[in-house]
Amino acid sequence: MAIRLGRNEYGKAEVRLVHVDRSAAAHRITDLNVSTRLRGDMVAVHTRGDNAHCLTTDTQKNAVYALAREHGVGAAEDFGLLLARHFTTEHDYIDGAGVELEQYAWQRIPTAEGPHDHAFARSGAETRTAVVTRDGDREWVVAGFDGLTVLKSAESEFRDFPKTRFTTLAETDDRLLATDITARWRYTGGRWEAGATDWDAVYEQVKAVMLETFATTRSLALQQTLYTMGEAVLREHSEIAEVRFSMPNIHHIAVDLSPFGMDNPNEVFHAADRPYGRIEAAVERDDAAGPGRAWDAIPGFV
Ligand SMILES: O=c1[nH]c(=O)c2[nH]c(=O)[nH]c2[nH]1
Repeated sequence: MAIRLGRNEYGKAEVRLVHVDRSAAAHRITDLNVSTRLRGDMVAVHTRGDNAHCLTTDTQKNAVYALAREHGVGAAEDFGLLLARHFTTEHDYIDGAGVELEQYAWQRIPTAEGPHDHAFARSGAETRTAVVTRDGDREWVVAGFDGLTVLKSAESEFRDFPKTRFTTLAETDDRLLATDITARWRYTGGRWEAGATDWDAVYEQVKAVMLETFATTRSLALQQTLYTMGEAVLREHSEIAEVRFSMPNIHHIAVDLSPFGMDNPNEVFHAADRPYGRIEAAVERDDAAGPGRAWDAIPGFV
């Protein structure tokens, strides 16, 4: 019987980096949680304890901080590309890298004189994400966000589903539709020149298209809303190959007030935290190149 090392990667998880850009009077802060994953010839490291190829996770963590000092941070996608290229080009025993970035949103504190230059409040908005994967000189970028909570109080129905002997759900042409949108979009292309893509601008545009589509689409099911949101993004952004969503259907159940002699014309709801429907799908451009390794470091999506 032969035993051998299977797939492996290693890196430093959740390096918390806060970068302050002081180049203008109004500071810019970038608050990131960065995880690295490296691949390479690691057989001897695992099987013999020979660490000659083991670029330590401590060194990886230090590189995150030092490269932030050397180059600044900018868009999460650009910083991810910088790190992935650093690890794979400066060490000949490393031939693949994945860099995951989560970005937390801060807003300038409003004051009588306008938004403050150097005081910020963490905003309750979504968490932006970017995952850069590099393999040889191929690169993939998947951007997205977690936890953008939205709700529609009208124009959501759910009807004509199968009625089995276990069905109790009533049909409705007027329900609350609420979800926490987790979205990821994969960029077409295989290598990005520095500064060629305005990642921040595309991020804001994609989010705006998703939100507007959620708001203006009469929902027949969360699945149809999800698909329409992805379709709208792909129609407006030829630089995006596919969009994946994971959306809980956060059920809002109209409370029965009849014991108190009251009606409830869809005004009073119980927001149930569990169980919840889990709706996940990818919306794809059929002529786009395959995903390659783009999704390797992104678990939890269909
Ligand atoms: O939009 C919905 N999709 C479902 O699949 C589903 N299932 C369910 O019970 N309610 C809903 N709503």
